[in-house]
Amino acid sequence: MGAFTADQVYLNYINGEWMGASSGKTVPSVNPANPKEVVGYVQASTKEDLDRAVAAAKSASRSWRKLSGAARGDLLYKAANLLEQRADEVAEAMTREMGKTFPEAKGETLRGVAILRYYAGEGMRPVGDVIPSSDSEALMFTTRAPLGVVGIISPWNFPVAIPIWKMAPALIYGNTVVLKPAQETAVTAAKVIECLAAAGLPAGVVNFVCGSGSVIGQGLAEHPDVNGISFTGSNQVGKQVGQAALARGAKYQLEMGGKNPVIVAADADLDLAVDGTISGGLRSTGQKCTATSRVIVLNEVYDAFKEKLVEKVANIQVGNGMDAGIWMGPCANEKQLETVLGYIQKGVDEGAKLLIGGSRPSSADLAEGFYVQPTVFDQVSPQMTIAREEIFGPVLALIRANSLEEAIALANDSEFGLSASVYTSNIGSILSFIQDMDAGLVRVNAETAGVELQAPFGGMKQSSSHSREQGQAAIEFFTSIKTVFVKA
Ligand SMILES: NC(=O)C1=CN([C@@H]2O[C@H](COP(=O)(O)OP(=O)(O)OC[C@H]3O[C@@H](n4cnc5c(N)ncnc54)[C@H](OP(=O)(O)O)[C@@H]3O)[C@@H](O)[C@H]2O)C=CC1
Ligand SMILES: O=C(O)CCC(=O)C(=O)O
Repeated sequence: MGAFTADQVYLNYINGEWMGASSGKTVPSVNPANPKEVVGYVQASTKEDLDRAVAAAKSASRSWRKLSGAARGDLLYKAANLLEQRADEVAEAMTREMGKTFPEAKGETLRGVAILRYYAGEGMRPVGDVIPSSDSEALMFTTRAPLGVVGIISPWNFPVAIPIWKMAPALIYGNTVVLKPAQETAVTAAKVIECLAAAGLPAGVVNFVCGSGSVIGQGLAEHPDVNGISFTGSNQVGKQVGQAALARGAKYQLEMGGKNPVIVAADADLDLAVDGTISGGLRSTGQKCTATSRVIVLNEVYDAFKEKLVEKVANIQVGNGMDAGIWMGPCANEKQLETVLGYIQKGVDEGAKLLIGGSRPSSADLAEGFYVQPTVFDQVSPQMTIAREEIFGPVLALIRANSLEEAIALANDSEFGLSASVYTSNIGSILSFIQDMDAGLVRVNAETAGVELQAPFGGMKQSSSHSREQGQAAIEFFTSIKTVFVKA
């Protein structure tokens, strides 16, 4: 542990020990800003490694669930302090591994610290209700029981925050954990696990197994000793994970895609709306499930908004996220870059008008990295592919609306329902939007991205399995209610 060193080998963490995969193989994790740079080597684990981790978690579960919430919380506070001390190093690993800028990576790491502290405190908060019994001499109340072993499958776009917002509540409510991070960002995830290990969590309480999604991810979903699965990633894989868990009666929670709209009303503060659209749509190179993707603008302000938007997008500095002054880094990997370029081509082919961007940057310095220019399309119709499918890249689609009602109808015309925002100063418009928008997160005069750790997070429609993560809502997934009836 200690300073960040490239080319280091990162091990699995199973039953309190750092160990190599039984395959003896590792895979390189490379820098999307410069794919020739290896950030570290991570384990190519097998089913045997996974079985060992699940067995360790199962065995540790018996004593971990019996610890007091306060004792479990103490360990999470320690882990938070360790992560805070290593924030620069962890953020640098994140920037090098998946490309988001260093300030964003540092912000995410500190968000991870805050999440650990929030759930550490949760160990001391009340649980359950006293319910009047029909028997006046009895005491009836509810308490909560942990699920047991929880499998966590996390994506590459928030390599610190997402594993932590799943692990911290799992642990505080008395579960043990097996984490399978995205291979893409497993070095960063290993550093988070180092902090949990150094905090003194008992052996087996947290286990970390790197490997491919089809072997380790699917293996977790199908494992008979894994009682709950929490997943964030694509809809396609999420549904497979959910089906595998359902088939064997395990609990599951899926957070998946979005096609998040922002509505710019005629009375919007246009500068605020432009800034929110850019920040929500293009930060992290558009690789957030909450990223703004469809920009629905009322006729009256369409041209003025478009002009301001394009002017600001033109000034975005694209480059290596470790360099000062860079606002947008590369796509996280080559496949993602190809996907984004493919959607841009589809947009052009289907008749949308490219206003700015649309290709890889021309600068020779950026030729090797997985860069794409921030892109804005005009004249997008609601049936075009770029208005319907999740792109997960820095692409904004401008759509015209004649009224707020039409704008909300267009915003709802999607299979997804994760996040949505409106820019307006009219209270009636605000109330209509809050009431009529089908999304798990509705935001007024604020960008679509940027969830708060103390509030429930999750989507409607195809965006999630209808459960919620984070805040107090996490207890619903990570525990079962036990109703207790006591008579002397
Ligand atoms: N909602 C969100 O926040 C995210 C959405 N996405 C969406 O998904 C698209 C593709 O990204 P991608 O990285 O391929 O997303 P995936 O859904 O493939 O990856 C998410 C996680 O699932 C794992 N996984 C992959 N296959 C399986 C499987 N068969 N069973 C269990 N787990 C599995 C991955 O492992 P590994 O990567 O190691 O193979 C990773 O840990 C993006 O373009 C974007 O649209 C992607 C990431 C996050
Ligand atoms: O907007 C955020 O802060 C969270 C986004 C998120 O959860 C995701 O992209 O997976």
